[in-house]
Amino acid sequence: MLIDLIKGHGSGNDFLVIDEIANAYSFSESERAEIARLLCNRSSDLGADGILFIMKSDHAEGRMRVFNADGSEASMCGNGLRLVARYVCEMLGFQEAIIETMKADLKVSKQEDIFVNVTTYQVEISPVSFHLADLPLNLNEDNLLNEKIPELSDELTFSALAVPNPHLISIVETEQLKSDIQKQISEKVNNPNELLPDGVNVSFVKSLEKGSIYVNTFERGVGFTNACGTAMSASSLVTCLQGLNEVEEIINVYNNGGKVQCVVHESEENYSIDLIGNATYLYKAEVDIDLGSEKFVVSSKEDFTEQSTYEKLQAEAQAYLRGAGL
Ligand SMILES: N[C@H](CCC[C@H](N)C(=O)O)C(=O)O
Repeated sequence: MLIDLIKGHGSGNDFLVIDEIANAYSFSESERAEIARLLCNRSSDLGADGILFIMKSDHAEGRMRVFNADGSEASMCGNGLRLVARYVCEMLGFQEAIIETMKADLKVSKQEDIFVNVTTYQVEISPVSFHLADLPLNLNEDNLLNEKIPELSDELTFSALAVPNPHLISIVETEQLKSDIQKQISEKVNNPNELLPDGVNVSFVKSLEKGSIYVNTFERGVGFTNACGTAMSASSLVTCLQGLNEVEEIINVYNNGGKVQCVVHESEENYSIDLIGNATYLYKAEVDIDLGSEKFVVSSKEDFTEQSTYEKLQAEAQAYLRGAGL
């Protein structure tokens, strides 16, 4: 089957974007997972953290379905939603839109460049739940905020929330970031286990200064990525709950792929987060896939010219992190 796609990234978290609105593709559920596993494979001619299927919605400007590199479908993807927002807004000539996702219809909008000539979008991260059943995380508690999970660590404390995909977040110090404790915990809870039977995205967060954090995430269904949008948003919220940052204020969130900004909103104990950051295109390609043989050929490929500008943002973010000892 011939598929046209765009490869892009949000803060270095890279995706293959497939437009099912303009193209008459009709993928079965199993084909969506197989396509994700095949095209996201980093040893192939493509490689990515996941696939974003852009589909018609019967009530919004577009619909996003996100599949991790292992073929598992997630309910939400913050960095990916910025790419979908850009694609749909540019297709319609709109500055803002509503995108249907698995659990919610989310507001997206074009924003002023977060860095010179870096195309920037804002996406709504919502709904937010602290109920452990919504991850699910099997503990005899209704929620977990800055508490220990002895089964995972005798030193770290964790917060658990669904935005709505599941996140386990620990605010740590530099030495814990540089150890392999995050890898050990992440692999434990993303292999068959009773604590988190559906797996979870695991983030280590370091508070750098007021309004500035660093987030490193091991993503469910992928592994360590340059950045995870929902994780950075959830982490920003946790730092507000722990008094390190303020709601309604911009939080600069640094990561291995660059930097985004988050603004946490609270109304009557309900939270949502605005995630603002780049939506950068790398190339467009046509691929000829034979799912039967699990093979594909890239029949054409054409680069965009945006990445060199994005790399200036990334260099500035990395200089800041070096100054912070990371
Ligand atoms: N791995 C995530 C989905 C992708 C989320 C991430 N790429 C983002 O930007 O939010 C999960 O299984 O919940």
